[in-house]
Amino acid sequence: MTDTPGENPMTCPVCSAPATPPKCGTCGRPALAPFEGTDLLVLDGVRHTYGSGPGEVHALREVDMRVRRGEITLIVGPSGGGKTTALLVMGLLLKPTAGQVRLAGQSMEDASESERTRARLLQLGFVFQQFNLIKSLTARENVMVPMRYAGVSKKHAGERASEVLTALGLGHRVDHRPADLSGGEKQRVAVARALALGPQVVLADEPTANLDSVAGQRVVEKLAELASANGTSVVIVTHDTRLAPIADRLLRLEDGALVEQDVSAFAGGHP
Ligand SMILES: Nc1ncnc2c1ncn2[C@@H]1O[C@H](COP(=O)(O)OP(=O)(O)OP(=O)(O)O)[C@@H](O)[C@H]1O
Repeated sequence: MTDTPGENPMTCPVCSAPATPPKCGTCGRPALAPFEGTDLLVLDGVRHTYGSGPGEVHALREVDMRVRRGEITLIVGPSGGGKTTALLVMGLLLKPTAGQVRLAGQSMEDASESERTRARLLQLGFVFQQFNLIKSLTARENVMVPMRYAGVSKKHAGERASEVLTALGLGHRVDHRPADLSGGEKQRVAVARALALGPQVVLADEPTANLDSVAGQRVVEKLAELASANGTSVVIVTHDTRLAPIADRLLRLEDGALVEQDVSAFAGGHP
């Protein structure tokens, strides 16, 4: 995988300045060549098998999937159906046994580990069930971590963190540490961290599992709202079919096979 320098400057997702690869001259965020296509993340014929011989498990069987720009996709299905495995493959955390993964038009097949790490940092955002915040850091500092890691200046990272936290309704909590935040607030900090660098796709693994239904609904609605305002796609793995009304697409993974379902059939929240 290589970044071909684009001729046209893109708008920096962190500080909104015009940015030309290799990086934004204003805040320091690495700038990627613009991708004009619709299918931000593509899985083609993806299979994944754990183990071998009599103990082998076919977690994904010939999965084809397209994550389109700005869409919210929900992946549901029974326990053991392959949802986490699919999310790990989409997040470039697991190389599938067979098949292709393409992120913003780039095949990941021959990408080196450092190219995958860079793509994860700049092009993908992650939200986990357990929030995964650093306890000793404030909300703002937590959101700044990936930006600082990517090379964004401290000043711009701080400003951007405050901006995203405020957009998520946490403007009055930026200096609080995780221990002083509610579960829903912690998850909104995690959402802010996932969105701060302007990823193309956010991958969320059971983001409402540790929240009550009202807090969970609010977090996911906010995530969907901010993501679609920026053309960011969101993929949510969940058991919580009450989230179906915010989704553009509902996919069901059962025994490693993916089937598209009608979102409206779940509008009432029944599995
Ligand atoms: N590291 C592993 N080694 C061996 N088998 C695994 C491993 N991880 C998952 N599996 C198996 O792969 C299949 C798919 O698991 P996966 O965790 O992707 O399902 P899931 O739909 O996310 O389940 P859940 O809803 O319970 O989290 C299951 O049969 C599981 O036991």
